[in-house]
Amino acid sequence: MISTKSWVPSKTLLPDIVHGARKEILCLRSSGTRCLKYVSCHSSSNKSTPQASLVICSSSIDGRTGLSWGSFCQDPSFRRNTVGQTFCSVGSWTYDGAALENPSHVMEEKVGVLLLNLGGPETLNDVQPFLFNLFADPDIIRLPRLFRFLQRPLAKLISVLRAPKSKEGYAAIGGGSPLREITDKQAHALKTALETKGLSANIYVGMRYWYPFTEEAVQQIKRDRITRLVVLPLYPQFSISTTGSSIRVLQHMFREDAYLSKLPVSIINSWYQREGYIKAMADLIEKELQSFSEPEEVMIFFSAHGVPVSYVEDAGDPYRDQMEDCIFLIMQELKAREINNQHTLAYQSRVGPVQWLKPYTDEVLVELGQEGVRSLLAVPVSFVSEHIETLEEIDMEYKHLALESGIKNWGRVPALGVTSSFITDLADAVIEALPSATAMYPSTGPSEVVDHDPFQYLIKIFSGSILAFILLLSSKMVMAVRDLVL
Ligand SMILES: C=CC1=C(C)c2cc3[nH]c(cc4nc(cc5[nH]c(cc1n2)c(C)c5CCC(=O)O)C(CCC(=O)O)=C4C)c(C)c3C=C
Ligand SMILES: [Fe+2]
Repeated sequence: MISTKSWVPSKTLLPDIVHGARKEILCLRSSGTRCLKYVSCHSSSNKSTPQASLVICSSSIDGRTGLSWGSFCQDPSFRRNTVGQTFCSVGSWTYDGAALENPSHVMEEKVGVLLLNLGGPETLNDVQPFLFNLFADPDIIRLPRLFRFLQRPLAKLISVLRAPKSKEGYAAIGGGSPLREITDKQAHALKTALETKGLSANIYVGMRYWYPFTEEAVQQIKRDRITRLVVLPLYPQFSISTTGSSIRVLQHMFREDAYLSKLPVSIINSWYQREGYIKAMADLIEKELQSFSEPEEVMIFFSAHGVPVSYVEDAGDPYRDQMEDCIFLIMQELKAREINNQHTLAYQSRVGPVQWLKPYTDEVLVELGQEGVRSLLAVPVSFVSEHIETLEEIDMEYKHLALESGIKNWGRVPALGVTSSFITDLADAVIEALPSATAMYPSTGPSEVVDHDPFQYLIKIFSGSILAFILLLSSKMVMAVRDLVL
């Protein structure tokens, strides 16, 4: 809900905003009929987002009064509002003068922010069912359409076979994933950061493969009667396998539900290029470099979670491009601080028999050791929380491998977690995204979009069964499962 802090005469405010002064102006009111009150106004001081400054105001224009919500912008491509200021309004309600005397009549926005994340097993007993959920996701194991009905049996098989190895990893980091706890802390910090900026919002955490599931979060959003939602995946770069998968779940739920299909939603697909995030990453790297005796000699080693090459080359996943762009931006920021270390990017955590994005982290570490690199700073770059791949794979397996390969001095940058500059930037991202929220399915009713042709379904099952039989017999399949597990 909108918060009201103080009131100042509008005349002093309007020119400031219209001329783009980047001031933090909270609340104000006008006299007369022109603008009755501004509920909350913010002007972002972040230079990377020059067009964005959220303004929520109610104003009286030509005898009618409206509550508008949007961004003042300097970009001329945005349309002008009725009082001629550069204002991109995304929502407005009109109400009569009587309502103004009684503010309880004014419709209130109830803003929600849905944080999307992967989720992780909290105990060792959760590992196999968690893996099942992961491998049952058609965005993780991408079977041809006809074989989709095999997804769940295959997921069951792979999860059971992989569970012992995964359990070892989770046991080594204390018996479970820290992801839920860290994401809850991030949610709490984001709520506080938004409140500081004058926006009161409910924050929801929706995990893809473990509790609290995205589906539960969405049910809560419905119960809370949220009127405007920002979806913020906690993955800086977009991948079909992460953000894409979670958004697919949302699309499915929103399409089928009368309330959700009309709910104004703004999805932030990726945010790796935000100045606040890039600076926060550069801060962490700069700080960690100082722990080496010769900081300028250190190789900055970006290690990103990989995806199969086919995602990028066949399915058009922008993940690799975004990752490379992200590294470029971080290095540019470091150069601006006169930090000119060498750097490299490699991909970790590959699973299964197919080719993943190269170069592979384990292979590069060995090569660097052989080439004579003596100091190395590992930077996990695809995720903003500590998790099994940082705490076990990087801190244990890769560190061991690096030291064995001749690297003498090893360091690792912590994940961003609740670093305040990072959380503040996420809050800005949410505020900037709010005005562009639109209904996902404004005109389609739930029944119009669901494909329930029983004949087609039977044909699919029949032809799929035959092909599946052939596939299951093929030795390639057996090898694929074996490789996936080991
Ligand atoms: C940007 C981040 C991630 C991408 C891309 C990604 C793709 C991806 N992952 C798997 C398989 C597994 N991932 C597992 C854990 C895991 N994955 C990510 C992030 C990305 N995955 C995180 C943060 C975590 C850890 C969660 C936690 O518990 O802390 C696992 C389970 C662990 C294990 O057994 O190794 C698997 C399996 C695939 C196949 C894939 C792309 C297709
Ligand atoms: Fe993963």
